[in-house]
This record gives sequence, C-alpha cells and structure tokens, in this order.
Amino acid sequence: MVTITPQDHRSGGPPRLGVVGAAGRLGARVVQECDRHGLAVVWTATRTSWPTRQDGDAVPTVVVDASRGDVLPRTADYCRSVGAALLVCASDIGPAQRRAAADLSTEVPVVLAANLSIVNWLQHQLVRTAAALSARLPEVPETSVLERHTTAKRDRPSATARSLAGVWETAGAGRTHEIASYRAGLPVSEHRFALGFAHETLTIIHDVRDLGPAALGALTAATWIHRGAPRLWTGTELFDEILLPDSSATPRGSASVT
Ligand SMILES: NC(=O)C1=CN([C@@H]2O[C@H](COP(=O)(O)OP(=O)(O)OC[C@H]3O[C@@H](n4cnc5c(N)ncnc54)[C@H](O)[C@@H]3O)[C@@H](O)[C@H]2O)C=CC1
Ligand SMILES: O=C(O)C1=N[C@H](C(=O)O)C[C@H](O)C1
Repeated sequence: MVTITPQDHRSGGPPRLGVVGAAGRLGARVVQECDRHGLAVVWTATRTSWPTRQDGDAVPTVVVDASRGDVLPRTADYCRSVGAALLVCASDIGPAQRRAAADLSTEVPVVLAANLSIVNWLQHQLVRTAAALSARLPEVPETSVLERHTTAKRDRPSATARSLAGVWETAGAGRTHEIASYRAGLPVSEHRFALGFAHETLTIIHDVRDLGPAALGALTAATWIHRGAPRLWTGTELFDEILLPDSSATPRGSASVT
C-alpha cells in the first residue's frame, strides 16, 4: 500500500511552500493543511499583495498556484526567479497558460493538476479501464459527463469533466457524446461519467463535499516534485507515478487535461 501523505521522499530538506491565491477557498485550505502537517508556508500571494523576491529560508522551493488561469504567467516568472517547482491547481487553463507552464518546465518540475483528490485519480483509472475493455463488449457504449459545482465556480465545463472525456478518447474508445454542467448545491463537486448501453447505464460517480482531499493532494504533489527534475506533468501522470511506480500500463504524456 502506498501512503498518500505529504512527506519528503528526497534528500535536501523539507519543502518550503509558496501559495498564490492564499486567501481563496482552495488556497486557504492548502495553507491550513500545511499547518496541520508541519510544512512551512514561507511565501503567500493574494490579489492585492505579491511580496517581492526574498532570500534564504523565505524563498519557497515549490509554489502552489490556487488562484486562476490568467495569473499563471506571473507565477511562472516568480518560480523562474527563485528556482521553485510549480503546482498549478486552476481549472481555467488555456493555450497561453499551457505554453507558460511548458516553458517553465524546461527549468523546474511543473504540474497542471485540475483535480488533486486522489479519489478522483481513482475515477480516472476506472474510466481508463472501462475504455480499455469497451472494445470487447457486444455494443459500444455512448459516453457522457455531467458535472456539478457550486454557483461560485466561474468556468465550465470543469477541467475534470474534460479530463475524464480525454481519458476515454485517448484510450481509443471514441468521443464522449456530451459534457454537461450545472451550478447549484453544496460544496464541492460531482462528476458523473456515464456509459450508456441499449437498455442499461453504468455511471462512475465522484462526489466531493469538502476541499480537504484536494488540499491534501496538493501537499502530496508539492512534496513529491520539490527538488525533482524539470518536467511537465499532468496531475493524473504524477499520481500514476506515485501510486503505480512499477506499472508499464501507465501511459506517459497522454492527452488528459488535468
Ligand atoms: N485542482 C483541484 O483539485 C481544485 C482546483 N480548483 C480550482 O482552483 C481555482 C481556485 O478555486 P477557488 O479557491 O474555489 O476560488 P477562489 O475564488 O475562492 O480563490 C481564488 C483566489 O485567487 C485570488 N487571486 C485572483 N487574482 C490573483 C492574483 N493576481 N494573485 C494572487 N491571487 C489572486 C482571488 O482573490 C481569490 O482569493 C479555480 O480555478 C478552481 O476551479 C478548486 C478546487 C480544487
Ligand atoms: O471547485 C472547483 O472549482 C473545482 N474545480 C476543478 C475542476 O474544474 O475540475 C476540480 C474540482 O472539481 C473542484
């Protein structure tokens, strides 16, 4: 069994974290979770305050950006200036932000992780397995994704919904028929991946009620990449690496969105 807890697996000392968007829902929860696990948060940035470069122990070794997509280039510049790894949590990542992440990843590890819950990683694995087996079935299922978030979420469809559809498609099982969204209800989110057959439906549901799992996933990913080799990861790829280190079945560089 692999323990999913934030701990340093490399020599060279524990990570020092920076958090962008530290006053937001996810960012504040990441700071709280660091405190619970005894990880140092040495630098925080908010919409109104970006402390300039500091030295020594006040410089983060890994930055968690829990703000929004259009902030990413600024965060990437900061990471470059201090040599910190970067974990991007925002879901509204477009081509320009993806390029900024790719450029930075030639110098330090960068993770584009739209869903940091380890149980969501499991949902991706289940969809990947269903896709791999679908060619053996008597009928090809028609797939769809329904996602729900609170009214506070700005973007749609969610990055996770797009990623699940991407996993299905990358496995060669065809296109996902539809991705639908609605905004209502309790925190945090639901993602329903449905396989529709002629007279039956199989639905793989991930229902999340608290940001704790995402914050814990962020700490796990941050401690894993801190002082790692330069590389661009998706969140799914990084959790594959952590949880399935010996698996040759793990696709590398797949087209998933997370
Ligand atoms: N990867 C994951 O597992 C999860 C990802 N998310 C994503 O994380 C992002 C943030 O989500 P929430 O915390 O719910 O939103 P939020 O709106 O509560 O927090 C975003 C924070 O970023 C701040 N911000 C805006 N511009 C900034 C700037 N230039 N510099 C520094 N801070 C700035 C805002 O003032 C706000 O405090 C969204 O894209 C959301 O979809 C949310 C939850 C889990
Ligand atoms: O609360 C959010 O916003 C979330 N966004 C991510 C997404 O777009 O996939 C991940 C999770 O669903 C929470």
